[in-house]
Amino acid sequence: MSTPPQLVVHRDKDLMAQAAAARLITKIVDAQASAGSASVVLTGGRNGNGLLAALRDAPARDAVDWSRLDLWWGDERFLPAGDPERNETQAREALLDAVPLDPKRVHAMPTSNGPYGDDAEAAAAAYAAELAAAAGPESHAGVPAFDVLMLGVGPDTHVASLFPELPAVRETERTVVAVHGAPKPPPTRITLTLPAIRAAREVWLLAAGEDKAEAVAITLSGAGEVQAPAAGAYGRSRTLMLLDSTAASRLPRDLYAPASP
Ligand SMILES: O=C(O)[C@H](O)[C@@H](O)[C@H](O)[C@H](O)COP(=O)(O)O
Repeated sequence: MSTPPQLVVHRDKDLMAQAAAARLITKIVDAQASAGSASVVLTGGRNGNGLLAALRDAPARDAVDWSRLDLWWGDERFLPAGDPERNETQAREALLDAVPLDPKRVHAMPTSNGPYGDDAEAAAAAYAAELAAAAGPESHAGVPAFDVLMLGVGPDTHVASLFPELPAVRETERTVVAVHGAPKPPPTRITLTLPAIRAAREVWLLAAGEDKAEAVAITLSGAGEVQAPAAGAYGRSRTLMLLDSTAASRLPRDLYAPASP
């Protein structure tokens, strides 16, 4: 059974992104100090990319040893390499191209014009195999023991490309699946499943903006994971909801103490 998420509410989306970036720097530095490397799962979308851009501009950015960081993705829009709508493209623009990562440790999800062509199922299976090959003794569910897995929360409570009531959110065995007919364009995607997400040590849910207030309230209301996938996204040791005040505006005020006035 999951422990309830810890809520951290910041004044606005920019401060939330900056505070989350500082939190991520500390998390990575601590993991590298204790285990020699760190493993982080990125998310797409405005909040996910906003955090990466804040990390790029953070004064403490280079406290991270970028050469000892493994980056994975929680989901990807199944598009050709370099397509501006790919989460990978946007992450490279926001941060990745500005820091000295080891290219072998940047694990992008397959493109729709790569080795698997337009076969999203084959591409998903290949990413699952890559995750399994990287899993170690502390792993669960056939994926690496991610230190932090980040997820933007959609206005319909989707996370990654797990949309309410669609088949992918019901997956209990596979770690990566293809998604067709996604309500958020583009329709074809590749996504980690809830078993893979829940193998992470920490899951950080990111939500900022008025358009997320209802989704945040539903997620914390006890809704089921098929109806509200964000409710099924929790970490093995910690789950954080990193919000701005507008995204928290539908929550009872006694549920959290604002982190920044
Ligand atoms: O491929 C994607 O679109 C993202 O991975 C998706 O899960 C995103 O994180 C949410 O839709 C929130 O997006 P915003 O932060 O832009 O609202």
